Amino acid sequence: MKILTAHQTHALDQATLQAQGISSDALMERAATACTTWLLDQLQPAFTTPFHIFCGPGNNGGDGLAIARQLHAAGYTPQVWLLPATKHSPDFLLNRQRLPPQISCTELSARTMPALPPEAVALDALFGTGLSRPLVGLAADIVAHLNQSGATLLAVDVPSGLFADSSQPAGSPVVQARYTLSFELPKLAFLLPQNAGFVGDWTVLPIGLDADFIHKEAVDNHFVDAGFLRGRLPQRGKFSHKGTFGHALLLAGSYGKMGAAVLAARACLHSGIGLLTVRVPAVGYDILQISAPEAMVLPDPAREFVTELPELKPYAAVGMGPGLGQEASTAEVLRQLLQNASGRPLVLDADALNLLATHRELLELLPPNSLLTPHPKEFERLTGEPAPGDYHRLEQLRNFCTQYRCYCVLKGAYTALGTPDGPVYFNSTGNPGMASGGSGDVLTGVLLALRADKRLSPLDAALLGIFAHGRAGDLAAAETGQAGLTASDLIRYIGPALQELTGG
Ligand SMILES: NC(=O)C1=CN([C@@H]2O[C@H](COP(=O)(O)OP(=O)(O)OC[C@H]3O[C@@H](n4cnc5c(N)ncnc54)[C@H](O)[C@@H]3O)[C@@H](O)[C@H]2O)[C@@H](O)CC1
Ligand SMILES: Nc1ncnc2c1ncn2[C@@H]1O[C@H](COP(=O)(O)OP(=O)(O)O)[C@@H](O)[C@H]1O
Ligand SMILES: [K+]
Repeated sequence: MKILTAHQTHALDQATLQAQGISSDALMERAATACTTWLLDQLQPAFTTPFHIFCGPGNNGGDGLAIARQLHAAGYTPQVWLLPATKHSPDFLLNRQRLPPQISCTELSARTMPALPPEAVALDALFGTGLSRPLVGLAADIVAHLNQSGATLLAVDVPSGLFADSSQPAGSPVVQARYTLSFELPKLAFLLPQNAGFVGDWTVLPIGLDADFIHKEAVDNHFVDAGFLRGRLPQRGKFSHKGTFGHALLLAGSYGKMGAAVLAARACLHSGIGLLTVRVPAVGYDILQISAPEAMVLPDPAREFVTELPELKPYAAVGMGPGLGQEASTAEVLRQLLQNASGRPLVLDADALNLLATHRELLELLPPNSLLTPHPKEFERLTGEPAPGDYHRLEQLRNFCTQYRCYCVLKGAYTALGTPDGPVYFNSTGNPGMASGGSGDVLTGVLLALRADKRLSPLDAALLGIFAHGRAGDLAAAETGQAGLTASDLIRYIGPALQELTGG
């Protein structure tokens, strides 16, 4: 799915009206119907539920008015509260006229804030994508009143006060919605950790906006759902053999951190790799042989750290990082790998990234199309400067990937994949059960296997791997619960997750 800016969203509205020959109030009616249907289906409210609908002066307020009318028609008794304004949008005015006289409709003032009991459902239809500045005055007071009320807050399109695709100044008022119901495509703001407290559980409701416009519009950001990837992992041909899917080399582990090597190796083996060789310090030899018998092991001459790079000739792709440690001799191995990769895909994680950050001259040696998998702290070390906010970090990601012509997986909820040409792809799978040691090592193994598969482009390998890793987490959590989820559980579900994406 494409992620449009607020500006592009308005253009999409206009294109839809043109292409479908409908009036703007008809489109508003569709949006309102989608919200009302969701509300009745998902919340299953009793007819006695006190609905309070807060409407701003624009089309977001118009949506609110139409929803009030529809709830009334369905047998509910909504109350409408209007934010006073000198100018209203035409579709707001039309829906104000259409509001049945039985619906109580009151202009808000500092003295007429409604009491909102905890069982109330409050719809925030104050401001949507037309927000042009932070909220102050009465609008800010209403937001504060809603946030401290304890009522279930449901935002229409965007929580009021939240910009759809840029930061609002720190501390400016924003509705803290329990649910956000948006239209057709997600907004960038929904995917950033800094907005988690505002957006709540968000849903995108299809309202038939012009598919042709969406298809043609160039965007900076994408949201990767199952539909985007289904069938993109080719089936294994009947006459394929282990050579077909590549031989990968993994450099991982150090004394006390052999588990990272085991997890990455086992994840790689469960992700379709043809052959896997693992380079570990000598201390890891037995550990690897016993816990991953399908892998071959090349022990390093040194006991506790990896200090020598094996001959690269046999390998289709190389992964380096999980549990490695940051010895000077390991940094030298990384330098030799970067210099001698000769077009082999590289997957760099964990200590390989920390070594890049502390030996910054190595960054200049990164071969194009390398795949890096930092969590936010590792990414901060790589860029060398902290990001004051998520939008800033996103720009850093874009700049880093275009500067080094690499793919960079910024891990977290909605993991963001930066690409050499600039577009960023946000992942939709995964859950907080994965926020525990070892999940990242598993991702490295999955990505190494997919990068070794010559049938896949670098972009598809990365997208499929990130999506399948999160999906494995979701499948596993259904069995173990989030708290009980371990990285080893993830590995058991990678196969089923990849299978869901296989086709053609
Ligand atoms: N994008 C879509 O697909 C559709 C959008 N619709 C709705 O239309 C909304 C956008 O409508 P509008 O463009 O009218 O914008 P909004 O209704 O979000 O707000 C615009 C109005 O608020 C004022 N305003 C902006 N910031 C303010 C502030 N900080 N303090 C006080 N006033 C402020 C503006 O001057 C303008 O009058 C969407 O969010 C959505 O709810 C739906 O009706 C139809 C489909
Ligand atoms: N709240 C979350 N929602 C979804 N995925 C998550 C969440 N927390 C962590 N993850 C995923 O788990 C992995 C954690 O990786 P990382 O931080 O490197 O852990 P480790 O180094 O312990 O293996 C990443 O792929 C990340 O996207
Ligand atoms: K809103």
